[in-house]
Amino acid sequence: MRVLEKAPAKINLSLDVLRKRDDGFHEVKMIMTTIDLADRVELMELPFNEIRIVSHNRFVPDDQRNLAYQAAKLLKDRFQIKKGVSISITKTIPVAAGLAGGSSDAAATLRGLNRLWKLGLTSDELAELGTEIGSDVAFCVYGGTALATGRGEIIKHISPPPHCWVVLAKPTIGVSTADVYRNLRINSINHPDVDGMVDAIYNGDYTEICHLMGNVLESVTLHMYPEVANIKEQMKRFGADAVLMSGSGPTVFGLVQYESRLPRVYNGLRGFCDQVYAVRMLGERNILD
Ligand SMILES: C[C@](O)(CO)[C@H](O)COP(=O)(O)OP(=O)(O)OC[C@H]1O[C@@H](n2ccc(N)nc2=O)[C@H](O)[C@@H]1O
Ligand SMILES: Nc1ncnc2c1ncn2[C@@H]1O[C@H](COP(=O)(O)OP(=O)(O)OP(=O)(O)O)[C@@H](O)[C@H]1O
Repeated sequence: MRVLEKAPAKINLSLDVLRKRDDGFHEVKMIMTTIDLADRVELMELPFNEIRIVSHNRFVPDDQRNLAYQAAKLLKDRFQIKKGVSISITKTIPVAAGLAGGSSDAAATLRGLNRLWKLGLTSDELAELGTEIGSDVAFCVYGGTALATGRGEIIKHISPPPHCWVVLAKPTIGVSTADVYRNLRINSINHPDVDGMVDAIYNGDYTEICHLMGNVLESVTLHMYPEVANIKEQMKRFGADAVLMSGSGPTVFGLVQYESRLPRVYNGLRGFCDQVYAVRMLGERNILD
C-alpha cells in the first residue's frame, strides 16, 4: 500500500520570545500560518522491518538525522510496529530556511503512517507525539493558522488571515535555529504586539496585519547575515506591502495584496536571489484532512 501526504511550509506573521526556560528552550508567543509551498511525502510498505529515506536533495540527510525518519521510529517504538516503510521526500521547501520544512515532513510522516498502519490516532495525539521531535512539528500536524505558545507546541487555532500573496526569497545561506536562539539578547527585545495581530487577523484587517508584523529573531539573524537585511530592503523597494523574516531565517517573505503588483516584486527579487517563490496563504484549518 502507498500513502501520499502534502507537507506545506509555514511562515511566522509574528514571533515573540518571552523568556529563556530552565530546559534550555525559549518561551515563545507566535502566529504561524501555512503557505502553498509544499514537499511531497510518499510512504510505502517494505517487506522487511526497516525505515528507509529516499530523497534526491543533497542537503537532506537520508538516515536517522532526518526528521521524517525520527517520526517513523517514534511511532514504531511507541506502538511496537514490526513493519518496514520507505519514506520518499520530494523537496520543494528550501532547507534550513525558517520555513519548517523538516518539521512538516515529520508531521506528514506521522499523519501518513497513522493511515498506513491504521493506528487510529487523533490529530491531537499526533501533535503530542510530534513535540518529541521538534517544537514546530505540532503546528505542522494540523496546518492552518494558530497562536503557538510554550516552546511552540501549545497550539490554539485561530481564523485564517485574509487572502493575499506571499513572496519568499531565500538567500544561499542556511541558518541554525539553535545558534539564533543562543545569540538572542532577551533583555533588549522590542516585543511585537502578538495579541493585536490575533485581533487584526480575526477582523480580516489586512492593513493592520501588515502594520503589526514583527519577529524578535530578526535582529539576531540580520546581524549575523547582513544579506538578509539587504533582501528585506529590496523587497520593500519592489513594492511588497509588508516584509519580515520567517522563524529563525534566513528566508524573507513579503505580503502582496493585489496580484497586479506581484510580478514587480517577484521579478525584482529574482534579479539577485536564486530561490524566489510567489504563493498563496493556506491559512484555513483542515487543509490537510
Ligand atoms: C524559530 C521557529 O521555527 C519558529 O516557528 C521555532 O521556534 C523553531 O522550531 P524548531 O526548528 O522545531 O526547533 P527545535 O528543533 O525544537 O529546536 C532547535 C533548537 O532551537 C532552540 N529553541 C527552539 C525552540 C524554542 N522555543 N526555544 C529554543 O531555544 C533550542 O536551542 C533547540 O535546541
Ligand atoms: N526532512 C528534512 N528536510 C529538510 N531538512 C531536514 C530534514 N530532516 C532533517 N533535516 C535537517 O534539519 C536541518 C534544518 O532543516 P529545516 O529545513 O527543517 O529547517 P527550518 O526550515 O529552518 O526549520 P524551522 O523553521 O522549523 O526552524 C537541515 O539542515 C537538515 O540537515
